[in-house]
Amino acid sequence: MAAEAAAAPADRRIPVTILTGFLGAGKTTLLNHLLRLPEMAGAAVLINEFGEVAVDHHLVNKVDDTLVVLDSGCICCSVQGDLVRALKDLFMRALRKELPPLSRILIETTGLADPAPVVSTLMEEPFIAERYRCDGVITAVDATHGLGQLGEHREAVRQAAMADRLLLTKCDLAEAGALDALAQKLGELNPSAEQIRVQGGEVAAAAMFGCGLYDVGAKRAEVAAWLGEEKARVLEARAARLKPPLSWRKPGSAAAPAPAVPVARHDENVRSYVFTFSAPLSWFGFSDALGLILQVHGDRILRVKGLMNIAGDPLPRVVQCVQHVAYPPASLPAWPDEPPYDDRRSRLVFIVRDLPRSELESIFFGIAGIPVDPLPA
Ligand SMILES: Nc1nc2c(ncn2[C@@H]2O[C@H](COP(=O)(O)OP(=O)(O)OP(=O)(O)O)[C@@H](O)[C@H]2O)c(=O)[nH]1
Repeated sequence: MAAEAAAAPADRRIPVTILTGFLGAGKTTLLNHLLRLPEMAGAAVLINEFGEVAVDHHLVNKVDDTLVVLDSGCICCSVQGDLVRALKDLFMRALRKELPPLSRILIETTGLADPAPVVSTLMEEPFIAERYRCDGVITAVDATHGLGQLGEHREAVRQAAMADRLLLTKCDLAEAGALDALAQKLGELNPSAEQIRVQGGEVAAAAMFGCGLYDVGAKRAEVAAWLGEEKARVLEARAARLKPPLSWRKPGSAAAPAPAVPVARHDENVRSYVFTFSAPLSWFGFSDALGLILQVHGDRILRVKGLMNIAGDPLPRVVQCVQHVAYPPASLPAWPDEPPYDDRRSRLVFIVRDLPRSELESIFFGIAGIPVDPLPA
């Protein structure tokens, strides 16, 4: 038999890379670097964020129909709706030639996402599994905050344990000892994942792509258990979809199954607040207030990001913080012309744990005298 006839047929399904990692670990920074690489030509990018107002897609250097924002909540909770719909839609649009052929898909999850339902959906949902294949879970771990996050957040542990590759980000900011301690912890959680040290998001395409089919056997036993639970949920959701409505059923036939109980995937003490400011802000007044907030409440702040309208500056200023650290601000080239940002009001998203909104308000307004817009009724 000719060698080519004996070879396994090539897998023509579209590869999907899941880029995950805890809040602020540097996923968008990695994505922006990747978007400059030739290997990303023809790729669609799906972005998902935790918080009521999406910021990330304005920070990504890609503006076309193949950048999709998944905005029905955290991807691991809405996977059966949002993700499945988006992947079907992309496939059908490419088939109708409304989009160029899809070379690959890259999904940036929220920082609180559990990758298990995403992997499981790619492997078990028939329409998706026939057309797409999981080409790897790549987990960004912040070299400066990662060790603490792994100690405190089960989402961070799952993200690390499920990874095919671990990208240790922000290596420019971390001390050698801290990096080694993090590498050791990650080695215990996930001995088979290659660890790659990164700074400024500069990662080679080879580090991101070509992981091959998801290999549960190479991971710790819990990973198989998590995927098993998710598979059961995918099957249950599919059965519920296929079950005829009550009005179609014969009298006396079995009752419809109870609707699936939503899975509590997130720490219920983690909250997201959006602060909106109508008046342009003094940069010094605002950054002093934010600095005080980080100093006083940094241990309960997981992430802050926003686009700010600064008095005298025509461009939106991007503010980014992780726990008590504020990163250097940057500016976008223009205000987005789509809602909600087309009103050019400043919006700042906080993701916090065990921190009431009133504590933040009392610093912005009570101490710094910065008027915060009232919450919509
Ligand atoms: N110095 C330094 N800063 C970095 C590096 N990677 C990311 N940052 C900064 O860290 C902050 C958060 O980075 P993002 O890329 O937005 O993180 P993310 O994981 O996408 O954040 P979420 O989507 O909110 O979870 C930004 O201000 C980045 O500029 C790095 O390697 N070095």
